[in-house]
Amino acid sequence: MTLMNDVPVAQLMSRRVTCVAPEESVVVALNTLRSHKLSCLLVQTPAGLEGILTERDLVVHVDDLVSEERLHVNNLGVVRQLMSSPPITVQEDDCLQTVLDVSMRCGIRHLPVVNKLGELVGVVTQTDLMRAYSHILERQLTLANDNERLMALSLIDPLMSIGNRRAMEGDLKHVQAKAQRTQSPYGLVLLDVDWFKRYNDHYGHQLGDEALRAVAKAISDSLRQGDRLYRYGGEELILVLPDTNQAGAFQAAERAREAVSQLQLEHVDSPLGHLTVSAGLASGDGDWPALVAGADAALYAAKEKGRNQTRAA
Ligand SMILES: Nc1nc2c(ncn2[C@@H]2O[C@H](COP(=O)(O)OP(=O)(O)OP(=O)(O)O)[C@@H](O)[C@H]2O)c(=O)[nH]1
Repeated sequence: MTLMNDVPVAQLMSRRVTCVAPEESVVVALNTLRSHKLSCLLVQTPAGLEGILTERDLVVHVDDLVSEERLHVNNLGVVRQLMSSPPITVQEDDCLQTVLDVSMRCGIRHLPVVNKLGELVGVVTQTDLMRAYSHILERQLTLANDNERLMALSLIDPLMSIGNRRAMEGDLKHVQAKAQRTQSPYGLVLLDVDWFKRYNDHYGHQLGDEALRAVAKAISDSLRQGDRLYRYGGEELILVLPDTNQAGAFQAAERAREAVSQLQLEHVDSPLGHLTVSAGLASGDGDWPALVAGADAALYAAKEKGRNQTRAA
């Protein structure tokens, strides 16, 4: 990521500098500024950089003349009388941050840039600096947004478009911590598609994927607000139910099981004739791996007892 300290001013400055002699007349300087569409002139002598003449210097000068009632082209004087001197310069390898600080602190809009030998190599304006600054900010914002999007994507299961196991683990840490703090139980429900190997074998893997998507959607749609569904692995899903006791978890599990059953997705190799899920649940305020183990044992019992049913640990 580009930072303000990484950008040397040499990359931002204009190398097109126009110089005048200090003894040059202000009228000539004005004409030079106008014809070259410049906002400043560097004042140089054979001995080196002596000053800078900006639009602002001219405005102040003309204003002085007007108030003294001696505004006439012949009275505009010479550049030396108007220029800011000595000029505040920056080094060509100074970074954007440093140069912006100088410009802001001193209220200077034009900064001559010199090399290590003190020779004039360019001029940088506050506009150049602000443009570079906003460009960096924009890039940093885009990168931050991209990172956030990638982070969110890394937590989503691409097939079912629900949270994956990693997301579940992150979420469960918070749910468990809250349950232990408030001493109120939370519920976990493991749901497993019945006879799914047979489904894949009969209808093919692609239709198997479509069925899994439909199952995930039906269960998601059956959820109460605040409850969350994750893909636990393979054709197994898990419901995380904050602030839920065993009776509440049983209701949620049954709603989910019913929702899948009501899809009436044909499954000719299932004794039930359509796609179903079995559910095992556990609730409490203990550590989540223990609750998952309890729900898993209950799921096993539901399978043993004939599938398409809910059992509690
Ligand atoms: N199409 C598809 N199949 C999957 C996916 N993940 C897991 N499976 C399949 O799901 C099947 C699960 O089979 P088993 O664990 O034997 O369970 P089952 O056939 O559903 O039987 P019971 O759970 O005992 O009712 C396996 O054939 C896996 O290949 C997936 O993302 N897409």
